[in-house]
Amino acid sequence: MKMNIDFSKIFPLENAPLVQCITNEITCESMANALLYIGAKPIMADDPREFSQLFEKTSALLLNLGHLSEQRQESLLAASSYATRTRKPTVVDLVGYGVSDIRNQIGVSLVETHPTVVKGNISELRHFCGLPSQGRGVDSSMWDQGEDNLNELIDALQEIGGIYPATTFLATGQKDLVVNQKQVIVLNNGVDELDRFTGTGDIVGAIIAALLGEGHGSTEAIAGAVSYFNICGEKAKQLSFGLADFRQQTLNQLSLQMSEKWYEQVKGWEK
Ligand SMILES: Nc1ncnc2c1ncn2[C@@H]1O[C@H](COP(=O)(O)OP(=O)(O)OP(=O)(O)O)[C@@H](O)[C@H]1O
Ligand SMILES: Cc1ncsc1CCO
Ligand SMILES: [Mg+2]
Repeated sequence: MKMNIDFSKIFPLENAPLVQCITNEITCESMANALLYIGAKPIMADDPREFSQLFEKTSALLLNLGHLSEQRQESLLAASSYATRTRKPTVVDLVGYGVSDIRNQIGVSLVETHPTVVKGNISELRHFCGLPSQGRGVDSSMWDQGEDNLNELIDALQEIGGIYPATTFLATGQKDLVVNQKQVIVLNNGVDELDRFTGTGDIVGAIIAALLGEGHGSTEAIAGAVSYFNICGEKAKQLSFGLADFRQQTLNQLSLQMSEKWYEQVKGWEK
């Protein structure tokens, strides 16, 4: 079935949403710049002493589990409880879910606050659903992405969606799955190289938060962010030579594709 989303209305952003990111230092700078390139405003603030004042100003929150420490744990949990109290649109990125018990516990605590979006790559979300997963570290495995595995994950996410009716789940990979209680969407843009520079999933999480902050609903924000980012990757592949160049071109396209008819290249369907 055709997706009922008007992708042409997503860019340009009109409100320059301010997105608070509590994230990892590996990809933090790429994420902040990606937000600026799409017309949003980043603030990478993780000191809980600021939260009461900061939450009055922000449009959305991104919580990324990528690089844990005791201090980051405290920031993530404090921010998620502020988000509940202030009804802030929130994206939780379960980076590395399955690596360790402590990471899993923190991930579950964040999901239990019923954030707007919970995302991860397909292997991370298979772990989260209690399915066998071949993911290694923060990277997913193609072994988890066969047709049967994807259908198994969709079923598991729909079941978990019953416990978290306010949350939409996104599992990224060659195909991306968007699942909540009412809808299942499969997205099919992108190129293999997007799995070969670090932070692509992290950036997609931040763009989703920006689109939520702009006022889009969760499936629209997710499908818009994933499709736009992946179409930037498709264009980058045509223009680049080598992975470092591909990375630069993908980021560059974030500010450029919105002036083109990128939305005519969206591939995906509602199940
Ligand atoms: N093989 C692929 N073909 C097409 N698109 C892909 C492929 N791999 C990843 N992508 C796209 O790249 C983006 C990031 O997905 P990925 O699953 O690699 O995230 P991730 O593992 O969380 O990344 P990171 O942890 O490095 O931030 C998504 O938009 C996804 O659709
Ligand atoms: C490589 C890496 N390690 C922890 S977070 C991160 C960036 C991808 O999320
Ligand atoms: Mg990730």
